[in-house]
Amino acid sequence: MGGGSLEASDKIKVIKGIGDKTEKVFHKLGIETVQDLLEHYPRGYEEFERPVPISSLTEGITASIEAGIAMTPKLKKVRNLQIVNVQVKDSSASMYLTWFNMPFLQKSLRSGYHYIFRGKVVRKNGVLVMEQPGIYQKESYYKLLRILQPVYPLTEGLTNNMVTKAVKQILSELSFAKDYIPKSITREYGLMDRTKAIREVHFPKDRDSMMNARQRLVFDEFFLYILALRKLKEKRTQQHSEYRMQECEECDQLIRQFPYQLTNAQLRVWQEVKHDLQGDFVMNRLIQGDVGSGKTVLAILALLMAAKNGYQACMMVPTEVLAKQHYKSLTEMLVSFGIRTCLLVGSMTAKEKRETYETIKSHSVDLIIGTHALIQEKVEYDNLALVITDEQHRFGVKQREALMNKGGHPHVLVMSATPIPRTLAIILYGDLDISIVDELPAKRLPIKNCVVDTNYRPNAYRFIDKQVAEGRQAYVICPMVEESDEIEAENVMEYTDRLRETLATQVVVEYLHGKMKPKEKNDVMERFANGEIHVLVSTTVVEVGVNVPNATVMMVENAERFGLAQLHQLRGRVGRGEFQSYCIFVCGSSSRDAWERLEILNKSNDGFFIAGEDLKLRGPGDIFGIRQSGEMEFKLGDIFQDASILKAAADAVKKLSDREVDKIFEADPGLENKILHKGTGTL
Ligand SMILES: Nc1ncnc2c1ncn2[C@@H]1O[C@H](COP(=O)(O)OP(=O)(O)OP(=O)(O)O)[C@@H](O)[C@H]1O
Repeated sequence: MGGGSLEASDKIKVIKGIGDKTEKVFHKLGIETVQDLLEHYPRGYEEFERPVPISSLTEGITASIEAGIAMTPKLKKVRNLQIVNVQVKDSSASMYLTWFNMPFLQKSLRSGYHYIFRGKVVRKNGVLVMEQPGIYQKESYYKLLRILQPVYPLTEGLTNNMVTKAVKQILSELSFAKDYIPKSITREYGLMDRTKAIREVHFPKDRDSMMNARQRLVFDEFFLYILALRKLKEKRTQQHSEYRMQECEECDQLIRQFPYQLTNAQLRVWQEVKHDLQGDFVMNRLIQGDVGSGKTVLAILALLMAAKNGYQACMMVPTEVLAKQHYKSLTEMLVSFGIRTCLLVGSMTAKEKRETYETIKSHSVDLIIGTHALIQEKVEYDNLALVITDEQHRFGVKQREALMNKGGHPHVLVMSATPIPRTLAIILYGDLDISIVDELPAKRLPIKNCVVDTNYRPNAYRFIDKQVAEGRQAYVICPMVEESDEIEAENVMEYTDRLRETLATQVVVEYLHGKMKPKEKNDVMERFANGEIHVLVSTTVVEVGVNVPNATVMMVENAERFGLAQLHQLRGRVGRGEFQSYCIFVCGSSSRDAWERLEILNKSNDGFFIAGEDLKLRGPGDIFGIRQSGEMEFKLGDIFQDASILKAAADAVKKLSDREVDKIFEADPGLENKILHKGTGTL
């Protein structure tokens, strides 16, 4: 590729400008080697525009200004945050610029000097400021005009410039890039050369070239994934079941005891699961169903059946909050059947864990609910017959495999709320049988939605007050902040303070964010579930699976920054009980596209419909639209938008002979492990 002094497997420390400290920051993003950095693809591109007068700036836009520093910058500390503020001026007006956690700027930005600043214009305390702008010398900025600039995913302590520089060096000095795909396939599918594609995706010549490069790399990603899936499938073709179960009277009893009638879809899927558990072969089944369609009930029935047959069974969920929630409801529901349950999560003390391991090993419990703590080496199960993974996308394939290996060949049930069309699901889930819960409980009132601008906030708050007075509860979701968890946490806390001042005095408002300790999170969530907290201000940590049927309002700030699938998941947190529920999407942007996108949610509560419409709206040109969060995270590929590439890759894999597949893995012995370990998909 270039001079050849770098190897793909080199640690990133060999790159100029990356010392111990920066290396650690890269590690936070999972980047350890030159190869990892090369695969740290831009999340989008920016085209720099000519600077505009400060007086022409409006809220929400990203723009550049050419301005002089009007005073010595000020540095202040707010909680954990170091904030640099400076006033700048051009001939039209003056404004403030703000940087977070870059204290050194206080010294380097000297009064009287001129720069070009480029960043997002936001409104803070009623005035327009630019947050976290890039700083450029005039000459170098003008050189960048109209060239597509990569925008990389970042983390605290890492700037776009640092990543850009490092990637540039790699591209000029790396000796080779591996091409896993046989020539016959690249030719047949018209794929760009891989080395060129990597170069172009980072620093594209133009838009067309970037699109072709991206297409090639997405193809690779899907291709390798499906290939690894094929290998895995070979390893566990139709296993004979070691855990054939008997009919279970208690399951019918439980169904009769539910305070509601199961829907026909639930009954049908339960029959399918039951049939598997009683059959000759090991179950490998995916249950797919929209948010709130009642999948958990099916999991509970399967767990009960396993326990009543004398086996152990476990359920692994992505967060401790969720584990606690399931543990509590399962215990309540099943105790009268003599079922013993226990919880196993990372935040338990060493002593508690030891005791729990002992109870599991001695089969003093039947059902174990937990997070990835369930697959720690020290856990020994006794006759583990069933493994349920809920919202499985947060786990890598490797972790799930580890859990399966703890029983002989336990039955596996995977739960998913992502509305993937059947044709794609068959490709992506490889050898899983698929059951679909395609019906919502009958008595549910459809959620009432509205998309509003920020001026609507006072009305929304009054509405929340009213709902709380009627005994209901509400969620308010603050926008995500990609660059820093700290700023995100800060936003949540600030918002909470404001709400406490605005809402009626008796309304209890609490917050939840990713930086809190698991115990604190659990505590807040428990108090919310018990109704002690009325309004929960949160980041998207509540997105997955949380079930508080008394909550009837979901208000999402800066809804335009989320993917539609994610908004649909968030909305799924309300409308889970008998009460009329409401979703308020607050759009902080005046762009027509943003409103149109949110209108889709306004129109429909159906996950499949939303995924389809979102796709139509984004269109093929919009290659780095807001990523669908959640299931099936690939580095570049988006299973919805790149569905045709996915199908092509599946088609290509099908054409390979076993020998050809083996050859690809033999050429790079770590490859299979790497694909599975990264867990970019699921099995
Ligand atoms: N047939 C039914 N009729 C009425 N309510 C039901 C029915 N099945 C489940 N529920 C209730 O609906 C709510 C949502 O069910 P559940 O938690 O099983 O959904 P889910 O499909 O797992 O949702 P998510 O994907 O959002 O986690 C729960 O409060 C549950 O008790």
